[in-house]
Amino acid sequence: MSSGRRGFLGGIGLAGLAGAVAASQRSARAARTAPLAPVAGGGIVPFFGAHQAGIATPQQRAIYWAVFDMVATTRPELAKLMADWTAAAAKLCAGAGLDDATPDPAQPGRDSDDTMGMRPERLTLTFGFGPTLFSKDGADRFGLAARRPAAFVDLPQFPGDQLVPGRTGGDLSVQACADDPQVCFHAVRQLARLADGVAKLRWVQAGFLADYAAGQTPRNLMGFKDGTINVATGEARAMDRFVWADASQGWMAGGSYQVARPIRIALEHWDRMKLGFQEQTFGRHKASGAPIGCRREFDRLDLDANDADGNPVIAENAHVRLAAPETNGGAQILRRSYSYDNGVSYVAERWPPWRQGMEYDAGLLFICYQADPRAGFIRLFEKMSRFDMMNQFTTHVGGGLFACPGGARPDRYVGEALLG
Ligand SMILES: C=CC1=C(C)c2cc3[nH]c(cc4nc(cc5[nH]c(cc1n2)c(C)c5CCC(=O)O)C(CCC(=O)O)=C4C)c(C)c3C=C
Ligand SMILES: [Fe+2]
Repeated sequence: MSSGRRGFLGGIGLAGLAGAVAASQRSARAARTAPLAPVAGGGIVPFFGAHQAGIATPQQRAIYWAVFDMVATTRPELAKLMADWTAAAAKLCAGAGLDDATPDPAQPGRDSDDTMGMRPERLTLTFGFGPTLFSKDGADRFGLAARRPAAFVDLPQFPGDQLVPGRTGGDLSVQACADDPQVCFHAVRQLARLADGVAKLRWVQAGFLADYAAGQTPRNLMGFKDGTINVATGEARAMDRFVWADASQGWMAGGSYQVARPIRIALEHWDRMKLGFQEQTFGRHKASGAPIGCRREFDRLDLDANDADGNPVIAENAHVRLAAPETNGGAQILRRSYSYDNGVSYVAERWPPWRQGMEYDAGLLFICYQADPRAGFIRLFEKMSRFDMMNQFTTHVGGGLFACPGGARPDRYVGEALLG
């Protein structure tokens, strides 16, 4: 796949820069990310490598997201945990259990065995470090404060945020993704067992992705195709520019910053909206996924198009307009989100007819990766949180920013460049 950015900055003056950025971005964006891989028949995604798996990996069907808080207080204990987790993760992703070949019947197993005989289902385990690992309440808990990269800022409070402490922040993130939900859950469960006495679970979220034929974009719970335009994971230049931290970031080189936000969607409210309004909200047609006024999903998103009355075809506050690189100085993020369903909970609506009762506690576990959150999620969401039409239906109820270091070699552990 060719890079749409080829020739970018080549022979253009400053005057042409803005236009060239827009044109370049439009064409780079045509090169969409790799489609969902076909159901892989239990395939193995290599755990070791230059980058952690689970970022550029074509999205699997299920996620079990977990955030841990450190209980132990010393750096060697933290380093040992990461070494133990790395060794376990390599086994789990290869489809092996954690039990010895000849387990001792007089002892509890090292593995809960609930995936015994199953295939690895493209399991990936991606580890991240939270800001509180570097300093918490003014304390440099693990002697890491001086090693916190400049890019690893605290996420600001955004308008509309209703972050629940029990679903926010944390010291260590684990993103477990696989084509089978039990494989994801099993992996996190084993990591939690290994962490006993050293780190404890703070919050978790299970999620799922619709199972579409290869090449098709899955739909989110609002019924829209989600993931049409994304950073092209197969393009090294695009990934280096937007997703991977570079050498200037020291121990984070080859890593990526992970933003995770559980976003509750008022599905009952959304379902009462007319189709035309839903489409205006996103700026795309529901059935085809095409930009408004176009017929095909991958038709170019023309943000300059006006209708016969001179009004923009894609509304000023449509989601895709506010999220597009053209309106964000070229910013792009790699989205890797999953729908979630936590059952129902009691809600007193803030909108007519002020219904009170049980509503779905469901939505999107929004996850994205970027080389620098200041130029990625924060840049985009500062504007979107104020103006996006979609905000009428969505509430960010938790989340965090985590620094995922680069991948490990087989003789190293994830994060060793920081902790070793
Ligand atoms: C700050 C970043 C973003 C948040 C938060 C977010 C939430 C969110 N998005 C959808 C549904 C769709 N998003 C789509 C496109 C899209 N969204 C973002 C960013 C955030 N979304 C970006 C960068 C883009 C791509 C824009 C572009 O380059 O054109 C779409 C359209 C289809 C697609 O391109 O994927 C949908 C649909 C939901 C439901 C949601 C929170 C609940
Ligand atoms: Fe979006």
